[in-house]
Amino acid sequence: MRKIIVGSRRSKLALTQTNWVIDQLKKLDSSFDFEVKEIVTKGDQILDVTLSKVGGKGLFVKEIEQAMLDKEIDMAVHSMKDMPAVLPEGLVIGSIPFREDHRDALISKNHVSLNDLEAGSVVGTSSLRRSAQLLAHRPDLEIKWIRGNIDTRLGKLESGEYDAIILAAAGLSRMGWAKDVVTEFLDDEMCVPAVGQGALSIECRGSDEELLQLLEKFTCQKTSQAVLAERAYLHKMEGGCQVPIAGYAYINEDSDIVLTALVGSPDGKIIYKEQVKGQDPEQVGIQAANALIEKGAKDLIDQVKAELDGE
Ligand SMILES: NCc1[nH]cc(CCC(=O)O)c1CC(=O)O
Repeated sequence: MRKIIVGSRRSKLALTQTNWVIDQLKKLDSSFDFEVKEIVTKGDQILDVTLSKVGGKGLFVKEIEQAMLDKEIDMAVHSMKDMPAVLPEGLVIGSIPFREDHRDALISKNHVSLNDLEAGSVVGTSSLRRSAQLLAHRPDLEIKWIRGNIDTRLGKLESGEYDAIILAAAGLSRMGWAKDVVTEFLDDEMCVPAVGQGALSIECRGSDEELLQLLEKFTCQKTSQAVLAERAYLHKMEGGCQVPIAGYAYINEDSDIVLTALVGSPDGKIIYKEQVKGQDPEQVGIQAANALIEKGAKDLIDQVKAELDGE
């Protein structure tokens, strides 16, 4: 029996996701054995600065991808939104399973909703995307950076440093905590999620046909189409660094991919938003990016990047 070595970050969420995927794969095909190997990534080590300053996307996956290329591990389960737009040569996304809740969630002290938060309330997030959209809606709030795993962040809210924090609903759901802690789910009108949010990416070597065959059985077609459109847009828009870019696609009743794409300034004063519909994920993604670029989104991104570099 072949044993698949699965690399995983050490965070509770990463291990929960990895073990969940392993359980599902075992149900699909009992002829494989699995072993989890924990790997510490740069993103787990550097906790005192904002993600955008330490290199943004890729931070949570790079060491894991290297281990896969070195054949120390065979497979890894990532949060799709932590995946850079381009994969290293030799590696592929072998499966995109059914997507969890794609929304962001507000978790506030005393369960006060976003609209009812008092002016000047301190909201914790480390994402420029969230700060842009939150401030566009409520310019009177104060954004304060927060880092750490989900459990660390919930702890920081508890300790009184923040009046509210924003987290991805999916992470909380997978941990089984959403019901207990979420004050309000933010709809797509209010806060467009990050590209890939709520989806998982199962990565492996492109040459591992045996494993690829198994992973294909676990793929959700609708989620794949939607995420491919989001990632085509992300790729065309930038190609790496963490900037205020949002994108969410779903499949409608006519089997069209409907992609909402947004770029904003971190202070929320400028927001460019577009919705594109179509059949081909790549085309939909590129079309959305082009529409935003025409509005001036690329210049805005370059400006934000330059400001981050200057700090
Ligand atoms: N930025 C870190 C990260 N990467 C993936 C998730 C969990 C949710 C998901 O799968 O999209 C989180 C935490 C968060 O943003 O709250």
